[in-house]
Amino acid sequence: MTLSGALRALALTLGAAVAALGSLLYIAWNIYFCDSNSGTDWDRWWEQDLWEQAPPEDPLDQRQVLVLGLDGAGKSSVLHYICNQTARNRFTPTHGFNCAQLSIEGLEMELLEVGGSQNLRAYWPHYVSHAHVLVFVVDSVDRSRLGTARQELHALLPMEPQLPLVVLANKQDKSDALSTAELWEELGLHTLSEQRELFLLPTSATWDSLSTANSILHVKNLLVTLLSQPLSALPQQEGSQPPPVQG
Ligand SMILES: Nc1nc2c(ncn2[C@@H]2O[C@H](COP(=O)(O)OP(=O)(O)OP(=O)(O)O)[C@@H](O)[C@H]2O)c(=O)[nH]1
Ligand SMILES: [Mg+2]
Repeated sequence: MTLSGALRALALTLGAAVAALGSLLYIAWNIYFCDSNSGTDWDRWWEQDLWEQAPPEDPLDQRQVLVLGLDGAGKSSVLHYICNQTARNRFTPTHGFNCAQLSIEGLEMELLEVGGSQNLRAYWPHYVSHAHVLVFVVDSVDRSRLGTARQELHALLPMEPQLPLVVLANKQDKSDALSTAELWEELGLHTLSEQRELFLLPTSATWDSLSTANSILHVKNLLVTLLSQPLSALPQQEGSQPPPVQG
């Protein structure tokens, strides 16, 4: 090999090493900040929250809200609305998870969405045992997949019999949306144990819904009420970390 050939090979190797290191640092940064990997810009308000408040004195005191539901149900939209009090028109599907931190009335709340596409649903059970409240978002218009939503929900619930459940009948702004009474039946919520705190709320993650009965802000208030209970009254959750999600 000539000297120039050797130098070119060395430069290529160095370039590849720098690129690999850059990727590793990016992944580590995302994991450290519990950042969204769906391409949303939530990291901004994550940082805002960090700047605005002192870190929690006891991280174990943090409450986790797990947000699940089939793909397209509106999980990212609902989370965005809860955290920003505004709607956004478009979201790309969540290929892994979205995570947001909120501090309300001294309560440190982590909201975690795990994507709802079929390949990601296998990860859901790993997250249930870490949650203090489960929010299950349903597309009230998607009649053909209500059976699947019901099946997925009922598969999760026996794992945590005490876990409070908040079901969101989302997309109520659409004219052909099923009512909460219809969804109560369709989702088999009447069959659930009375031991569990259970709520079914009509929601719409749209601009126009802010001051209506379907406002996501009712969800936020309910979460604060549920999570304000002392930790001893909430389900005792495991301490170890669930496995990372791969889209
Ligand atoms: N009309 C209407 N559209 C909504 C509502 N909520 C969400 N959408 C739309 O539904 C689509 C899917 O919303 P997402 O929030 O990405 O759904 P998701 O549950 O996070 O989906 P995955 O991340 O793929 O699991 C988007 O185009 C949203 O704009 C709602 O309340 N009303
Ligand atoms: Mg999403």
